[in-house]
Amino acid sequence: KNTTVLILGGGVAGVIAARTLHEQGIDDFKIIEARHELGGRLQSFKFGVSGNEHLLELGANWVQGTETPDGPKNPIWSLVQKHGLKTQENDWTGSITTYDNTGPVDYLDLFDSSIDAFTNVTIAAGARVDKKLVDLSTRTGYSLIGTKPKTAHAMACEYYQLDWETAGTPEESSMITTSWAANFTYDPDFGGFGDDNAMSIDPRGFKSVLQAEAATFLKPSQLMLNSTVKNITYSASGVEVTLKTGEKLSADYILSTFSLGVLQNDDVRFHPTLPDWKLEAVHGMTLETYTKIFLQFPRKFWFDTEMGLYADPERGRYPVWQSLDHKNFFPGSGIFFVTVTGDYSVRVEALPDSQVQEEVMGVIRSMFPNITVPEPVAFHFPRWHTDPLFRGSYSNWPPSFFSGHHQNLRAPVEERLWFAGEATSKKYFGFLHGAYFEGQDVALAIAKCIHGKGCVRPSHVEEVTNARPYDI
Ligand SMILES: Cc1cc2nc3c(=O)[nH]c(=O)nc-3n(C[C@H](O)[C@H](O)[C@H](O)COP(=O)(O)OP(=O)(O)OC[C@H]3O[C@@H](n4cnc5c(N)ncnc54)[C@H](O)[C@@H]3O)c2cc1C
Repeated sequence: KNTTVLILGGGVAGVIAARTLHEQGIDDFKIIEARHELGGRLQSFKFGVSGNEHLLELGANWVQGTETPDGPKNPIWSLVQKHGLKTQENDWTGSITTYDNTGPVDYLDLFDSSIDAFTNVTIAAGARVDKKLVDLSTRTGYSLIGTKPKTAHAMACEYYQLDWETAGTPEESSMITTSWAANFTYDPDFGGFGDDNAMSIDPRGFKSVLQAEAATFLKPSQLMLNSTVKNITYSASGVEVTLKTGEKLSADYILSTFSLGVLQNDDVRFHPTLPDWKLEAVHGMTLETYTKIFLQFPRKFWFDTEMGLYADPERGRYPVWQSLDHKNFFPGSGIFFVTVTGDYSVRVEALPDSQVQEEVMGVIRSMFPNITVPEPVAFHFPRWHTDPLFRGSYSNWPPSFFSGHHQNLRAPVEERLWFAGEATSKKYFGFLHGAYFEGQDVALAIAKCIHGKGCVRPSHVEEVTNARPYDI
């Protein structure tokens, strides 16, 4: 065997799993990562014209929920503090200007109502959990509490509360788990960390916290960068990985931290094919896409608030704007960006940059009808959905995904092939801290196996069945 554990993927889950094995006295592992650096969906890039360049985040940007006195601390926030990352609190709800396709229009009353509506959905979801009622879509949840947005303004406000966070529509998102993901992250009354969103503005990039943490324990011989996995062979007696180069590596255990999208799209092949219970779980969860579209202008001409909300007649069309040319972020940068999600992200990824830029400029000109808007000097957006190393941005729990499915997403196969990542986190799917906790948890379970104390991660459910079967 080349090593005892092969950790596939060097994002948050992979690095924290490696650190946990090291803490458990196991140093016989290797991280295999396709990219040239550690970080995964923490990716920074230099943006802007020469002389006015800034390191921006293509992927995760915020520590969502930091800490409250005497409460639990977001473990990513602990890393940020340990490694001295520069962050800035980002005010999502108290510093926003609203627009539609006629220009600036004040619909902040609707915005405030949409915050209350989301809170009421979470309360209704909690009541369903207490009564052991089935899950519903968040759309059904909204309708049951009497919130039925009909105008472009109301839909934009709803989008900001829901889609901008889950990257999926209310129809696609589970009412119960969307609610608990928000509560367990943001609400100290439910064990959450607090309602701050600390945004990385560090010139080393957000990824630097993970790389600095890795530098505290990882030896060069434990890391293979620029190494893409193509095939995974597993059996009860061991595992083998084949890289794109043809090189083979064998081990006792594999920990796959690949994104759900990589598993769904057969970018890596398993031999034998994964069992049906695992495939149903992998394909039952959704990997959504969240796309930030960056523009730099010769000068700032837009709002002085941190955020802007644009209501287009088409829901989800270039809705959420954020100013980086703001005293709190990158003053003088001339940069602001717009975010699109879900199907709209998939759509823009299929278009040439020039067409997306033209559409975005059309929206900007309708938001600022009295200003002569100059052409941007720089324009960029990432294509997460089509990137074979990710195939999307983060997971969203659909209403058709049951707790048995989630148990199966986490469960190992043959006690040799283990899985962890943001998507396997029941409480914090989608978030950096979800990936952190899952990396830690699964590495503790693998360490117990290695130390001969039993492989204790919950086993899978062979078939996820209805409590009351359909009577047809
Ligand atoms: C645009 C965007 C915005 C986000 N915003 C936030 C935010 O503000 N706050 C927050 O908490 N979370 C945010 N997230 C989510 C967060 O980034 C993820 O939850 C987290 O980074 C996932 O970590 P992971 O270790 O599970 O997976 P990954 O980071 O995907 O790690 C898996 C690794 O596997 C590697 N890999 C894939 N295929 C192969 C292969 N065949 N061979 C070898 N290596 C391979 C990948 O390169 C990657 O490094 C955002 C994500 C995106 C994309």
